Amino acid sequence: MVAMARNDEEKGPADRVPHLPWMRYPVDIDAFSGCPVAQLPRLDPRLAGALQRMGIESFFPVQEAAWVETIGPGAFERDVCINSPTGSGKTLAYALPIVQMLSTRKVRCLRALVVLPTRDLALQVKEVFDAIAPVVGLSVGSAVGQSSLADEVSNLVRKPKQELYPTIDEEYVKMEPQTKVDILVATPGRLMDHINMTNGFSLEHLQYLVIDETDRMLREAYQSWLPTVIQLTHSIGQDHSWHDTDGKTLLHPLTTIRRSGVERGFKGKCYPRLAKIVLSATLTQDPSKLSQLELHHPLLLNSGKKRYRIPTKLESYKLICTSNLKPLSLIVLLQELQGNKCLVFTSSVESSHRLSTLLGFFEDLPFKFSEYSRLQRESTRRKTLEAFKEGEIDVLIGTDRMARGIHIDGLRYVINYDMPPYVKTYIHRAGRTARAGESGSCFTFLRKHEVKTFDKMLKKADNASCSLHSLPEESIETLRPVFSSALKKLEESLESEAAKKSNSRDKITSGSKRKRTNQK
Ligand SMILES: Nc1ncnc2c1ncn2[C@@H]1O[C@H](COP(=O)(O)OP(=O)(O)OP(=O)(O)O)[C@@H](O)[C@H]1O
Repeated sequence: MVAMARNDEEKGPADRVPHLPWMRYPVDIDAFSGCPVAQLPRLDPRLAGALQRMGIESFFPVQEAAWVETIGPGAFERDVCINSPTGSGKTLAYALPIVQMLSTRKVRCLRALVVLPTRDLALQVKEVFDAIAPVVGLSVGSAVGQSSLADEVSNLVRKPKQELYPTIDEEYVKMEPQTKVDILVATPGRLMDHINMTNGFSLEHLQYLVIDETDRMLREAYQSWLPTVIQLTHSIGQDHSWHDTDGKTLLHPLTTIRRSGVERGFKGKCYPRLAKIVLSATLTQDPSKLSQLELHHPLLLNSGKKRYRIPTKLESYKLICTSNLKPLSLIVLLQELQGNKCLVFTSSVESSHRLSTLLGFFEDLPFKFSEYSRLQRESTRRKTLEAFKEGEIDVLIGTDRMARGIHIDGLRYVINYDMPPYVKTYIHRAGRTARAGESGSCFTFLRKHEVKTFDKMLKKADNASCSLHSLPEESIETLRPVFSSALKKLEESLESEAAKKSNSRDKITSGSKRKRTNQK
């Protein structure tokens, strides 16, 4: 009895029983061991071929679990929530069932929408769909703001037939699906642009809505994208077939042979209903947040006993040092990592800029580094990321913008230059390494007074062991003389940047004043 009470007391928020009953009885992803591609039941052979060409021989547990729960008679009756660690293969876990389900569709129209928080992430996910969807005749598009809105529009929707054949009845044209893609990968901003402005862009035939990085997406209120999408996909009372003006059915292009089961809770409502798949490595358990998703009989697929899970092959290390020696300790640590790919996370864009400017004043560093932040132009950022992927840059210095979902082959090291504020942040940052069963290490710099908080935070996750890593003091000492002159140069450089900025602001203000005076 006493032991039990102590046990309960020891439980932190990460161990608490979820409020929502459906979250208490998840499907255990760890009960699946993953299976060879050739042994996955009902997998379309064309998709098996595509997977083999991608170099995939066996499925990861989350992919097998998601397949079992979504494919087959009566499948997709429930919305699916997936909580599985970073790098465990969640993208393919939803892409494969959706592509297989849509492979029997008869007419092209937008049937699957995948929404992600950033462009880089959306393009990465599109690559996965691009590798499997075309083999079954499906077309994939993106709405991420990579190209101009006009270019995106021409890739997404056809010109209405009426422009080509003016004799066609207007009503018929209204009903005809005009979307050129079956699957769309989008960021919320561009999605809303198309919803609001693109003629012929419609979500009325949508069958699958995927929200990846769900916890982050629920914080992304951009123009109320989520309620808008949900409202536009409510299909109650709608008839999806095409009729002529006398009401005679012309075609039933939107029917699929995907399901033979009976829809629970959907008597008298339009079929097929919209199925939702939501995913994260740190899925929220907050009922008020989850209620925004309007989930239908949700089924949770969960990995691990603790709420937060760190990849099994990730090793965590902490380094204790004072603030003033942090830059030198970082240099010594990066020297130790011998030019292997590494991401360095700071707490703000200013801090990233400061750090990378400072490192620039050390000559002959044995690694190539670059800043990666929203202070830079999109094109610069894209080039930097490409160079990092190609191995032309060894170290990227940035903020949590780099922490979500991004996959970089061969990335073995992550460094938290500034301590992550939450365990979720730690998981997403560290999760850029130790992906897809590979090993990796995450180092966190801490000041003495931060150690206790950090250890407590890490205990919320399952793989909480974190050894102390110390750096050779003499290596730090040898950098000291350069450090003081580098710090001086840093201050000068930041001052001149600030002066340039204020000059150009003044020019813009006086320019617009002059314009206003001329207009008068
Ligand atoms: N069955 C598989 N066999 C081998 N590699 C795979 C398999 N499935 C996925 N991968 C690879 O594993 C890596 C991680 O996959 P993915 O990006 O889908 O992970 P994730 O769970 O979405 O991670 P995050 O939560 O960080 O977004 C990718 O490079 C992907 O190509």
